[in-house]
Amino acid sequence: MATHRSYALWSYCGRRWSRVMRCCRLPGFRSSWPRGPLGVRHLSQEKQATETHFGFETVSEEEKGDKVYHVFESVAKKYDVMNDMMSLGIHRIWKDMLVWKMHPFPGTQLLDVAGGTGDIAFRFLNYVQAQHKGKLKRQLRAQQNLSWEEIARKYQNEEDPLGGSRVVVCDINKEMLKIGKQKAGAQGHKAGLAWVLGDAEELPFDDDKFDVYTIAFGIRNVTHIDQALQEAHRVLKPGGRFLCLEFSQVNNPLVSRLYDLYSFQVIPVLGEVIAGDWKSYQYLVESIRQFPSQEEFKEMIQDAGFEKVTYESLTSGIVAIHSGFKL
Ligand SMILES: COc1cc(O)cc(C/C=C(\C)CC/C=C(\C)CC/C=C(\C)CC/C=C(\C)CC/C=C(\C)CC/C=C(\C)CC/C=C(\C)CC/C=C(\C)CC/C=C(\C)CCC=C(C)C)c1O
Ligand SMILES: C[S@@+](CC[C@H](N)C(=O)[O-])C[C@H]1O[C@@H](n2cnc3c(N)ncnc32)[C@H](O)[C@@H]1O
Repeated sequence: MATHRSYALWSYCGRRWSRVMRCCRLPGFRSSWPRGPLGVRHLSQEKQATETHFGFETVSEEEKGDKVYHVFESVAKKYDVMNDMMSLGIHRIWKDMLVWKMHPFPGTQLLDVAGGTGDIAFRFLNYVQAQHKGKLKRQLRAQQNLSWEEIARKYQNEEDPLGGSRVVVCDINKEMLKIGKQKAGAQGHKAGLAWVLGDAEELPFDDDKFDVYTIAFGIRNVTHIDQALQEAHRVLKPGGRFLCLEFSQVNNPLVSRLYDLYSFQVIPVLGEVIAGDWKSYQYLVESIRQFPSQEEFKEMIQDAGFEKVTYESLTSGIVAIHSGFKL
């Protein structure tokens, strides 16, 4: 009991201290993996501050960045087909749910970090376009006695079918962005979309710039998650929303056993057969197990300064959507 209490006190002091350090933004300070159960670094871990995890491997922080870059450079061409095969299309529903949860308002400025091949950005553009079209239709229906010419003119004068909404896709990997741009061309997305090469830990954007920040299946790959969360907070406007879709902790024991079996026995095999890349898919399943639980991640988001932080577990907790606001 006494040990538990002193641990709790030590954890609390650690958390307060890291918060103070972060608020001061002292140069050189970076709280990194591995963490204790409350997302707090321990003294024994201080010595290994430059070490982190790459899946189940312990590597230096520099090595992790390079390895993650190599993984996505290697899988980029087969990324979309692999996701459909591995999840039997379920990842599409999770991504749709992220955009439905966002429920963007007309004129929303979205930053999609670790946006890769554009799945979230394209869903956002389709959503705001449909929303804007619906608004125009409702306006026309409400106006009685309009002539056919007036109705046609209204449609033709529609200069911005997105109603002012915009999305910036930011990713550290050139190959993923290249595939994304090709997909955008093929799907007819041009307006309201920008592609930026950049690191989630040091975003190349001004403070208070975006209404919404999304990150889907990206934050797990970032070396300093707390740094990425602080950057999310910085670039959001006051009132802006943070939304993260990420693998999480399965809450059903039967699903958990099947999922583990499927993850370790099937996914790397699919990776080898379809993408010729066992190792990257081994990394995927291992990195999922290293990521904090719903509650731990919620606490990390709060530590970065977000408020009203909530989460929703989907598919028995295989993934979760976390939400927070910059107030
Ligand atoms: C390198 O890093 C990455 C690379 C990427 O390409 C992507 C990402 C980021 C990730 C995404 C964008 C999402 C990708 C999706 C996944 C990783 C998959 C998530 C998994 C699921 C939605 C399915 C979860 C599965 C279960 C709960 C267990 C159900 C599974 C079974 C009944 C099969 C159990 C398997 C065995 C016992 C092994 C023997 C089976 C075989 C050899 C046959 C193979 C079977 C299949 C292909 C069936 C698979 C079945 C499903 C998917 C059914 C789904 C069912 C439910 C959700 C309940 C990235 O970071
Ligand atoms: C699994 S993909 C997710 C892509 C997309 N968001 C989706 O949902 O399909 C992970 C992406 O995170 C990117 N990534 C990894 N570390 C990053 C970092 N530090 N900054 C920005 N992007 C990063 C990778 O290049 C890759 O494109």
